[in-house]
Amino acid sequence: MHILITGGAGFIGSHLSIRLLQQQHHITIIDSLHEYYSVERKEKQLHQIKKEGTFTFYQENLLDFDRVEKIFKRHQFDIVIHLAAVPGVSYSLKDPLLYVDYDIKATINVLKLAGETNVKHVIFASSSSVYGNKQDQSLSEEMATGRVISPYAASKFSAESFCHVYQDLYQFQLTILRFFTVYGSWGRPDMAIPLFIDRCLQDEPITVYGRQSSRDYTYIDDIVAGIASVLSLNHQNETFNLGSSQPVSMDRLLSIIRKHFPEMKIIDKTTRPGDVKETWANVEKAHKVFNYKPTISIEEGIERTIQWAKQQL
Ligand SMILES: Nc1nc2c(ncn2[C@@H]2O[C@H](COP(=O)(O)OP(=O)(O)O[C@H]3O[C@H](CO)[C@@H](O)[C@H](O)[C@@H]3O)[C@@H](O)[C@H]2O)c(=O)[nH]1
Repeated sequence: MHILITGGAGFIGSHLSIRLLQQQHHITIIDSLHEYYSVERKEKQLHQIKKEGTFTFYQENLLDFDRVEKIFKRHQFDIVIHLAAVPGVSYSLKDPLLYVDYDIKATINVLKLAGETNVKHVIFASSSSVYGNKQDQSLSEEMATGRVISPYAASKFSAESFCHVYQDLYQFQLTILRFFTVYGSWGRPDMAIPLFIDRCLQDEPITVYGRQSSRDYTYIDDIVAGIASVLSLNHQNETFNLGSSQPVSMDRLLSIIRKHFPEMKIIDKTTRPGDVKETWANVEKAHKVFNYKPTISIEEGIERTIQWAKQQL
């Protein structure tokens, strides 16, 4: 079984690639090494993957249909895990068209090529942001309506719709996974947890945009376990939340980090446009269908992430 991972040099992609190589899977990675965040970081991640085994790597932009088509035709992948995207919520308000390109158009190219080359199973990485601004309730899969509040979320919701279009056209198996604020070692440097830890290690104050937010922070190992589980599923078209189902308020997150950095200084700012107030994953469906069970508490996950960050200094 040959698996293509798009965005394999990114945060989730590199962890997933390592896990799949450890499980003796045959993988190919396509990643443009986009400069949304440090290219050097992505090269380091590729280096980590190389330590686990052999794989083929293409530095290609998924928007370049002709070049990517050659790769699909050369390899005849069985499964495509499409993780590649421009990911930041807040930045999407500054440059929405970037997200139309990298999160919608690039996805259409992948779906079309998957269909044309008889890929059996497409797994698409979506986001909890597709639920928009909903409060005081756990979010189950059927609750996404398209009423979202950032161009990033609109792009992910639209990309999900294109997944359904191409699933219907080509009848490949489709799994849509909605990730909830993933963190851990090699975490994306624009996200809150890695940013806060990095600032604390540099002895600098952290800037907090909005104290009222709450997130279903999910440790990377739980997400990777969830993705690995869906490889062997046998349905036609399903969507699953992958989260921890344990929402954590910003104040609680800060107090957990403060235990490790008692000197932490905070600069409070107002909430940024585009950021939803809260996320809370209902993971019953994933639990029922593939026994998904998140195992890492926020305290444990933060501890591990800080250990990793210290080793990088
Ligand atoms: N990034 C960031 N977030 C901050 C900051 N201060 C406060 N926050 C708050 O910290 C929380 C977590 O922010 P992020 O780590 O950026 O994650 P996110 O907004 O939940 O978005 C991430 O998760 C989505 C899936 O649920 C992903 O789809 C998306 O790509 C993104 O990585 C949010 O409530 C955000 O408003 C800051 O300085 N930087």
